[in-house]
Amino acid sequence: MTRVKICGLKDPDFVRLCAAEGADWIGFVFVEASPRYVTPEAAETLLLGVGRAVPVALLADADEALIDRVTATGIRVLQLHGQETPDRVAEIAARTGCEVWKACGVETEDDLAGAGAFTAADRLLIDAKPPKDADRTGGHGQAFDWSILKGWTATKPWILAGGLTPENVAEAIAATGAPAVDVSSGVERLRGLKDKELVRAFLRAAKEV
Ligand SMILES: O=C(O)c1ccccc1N[C@@H]1O[C@H](COP(=O)(O)O)[C@@H](O)[C@H]1O
Repeated sequence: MTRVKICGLKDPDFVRLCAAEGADWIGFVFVEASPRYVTPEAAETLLLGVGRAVPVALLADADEALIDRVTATGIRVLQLHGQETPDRVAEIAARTGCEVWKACGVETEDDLAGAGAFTAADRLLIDAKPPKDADRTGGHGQAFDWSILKGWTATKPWILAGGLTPENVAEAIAATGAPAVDVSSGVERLRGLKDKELVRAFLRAAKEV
């Protein structure tokens, strides 16, 4: 069964909903430019509702102080969604002992080949590239051309992200063979605010495949 991460939770009721409806991972965004930003202090309260879901900290080019504050909340999975190099990913993995995911924005087959350099990552998150003038590296609700994944052999467990919605997630899984998917904007009606029906519909559609 496809594994699902719902990202960008800010409200305890929604954390509990995602957990109850079968989300495998629940993501908290520690990127100040994001409409889904939460402080480590707020995350400590949110973490009380995750149940069996695994919490994931989304960080982008975070410094050591932020990484240490976030890992002090008890979160042990870090999704690195900035310009981190393969060496920086290896350093964070070694220093924290956390499971580390590296997000890779892809547009071309060369981008995809570049993802192979992240040998220290435990998982690759294959996402669309952000728009050129964007103030943050993800969470824009933009999909990429899934056909570039045809014939790609992943060197790591991987997750498909970028512009997924309850309407297109089954097609995306069928087209790419993704073993796991991640969604943020696609389960929101207003930017930064999750919608209960969309969360339920996304989990149903992804888990049915
Ligand atoms: O969600 C955010 O605000 C965010 C901020 C900075 C980096 C990444 C962010 N989100 C991640 O982006 C992808 C795709 O999101 P979307 O479904 O297209 O909105 C996903 O991995 C989110 O976790």
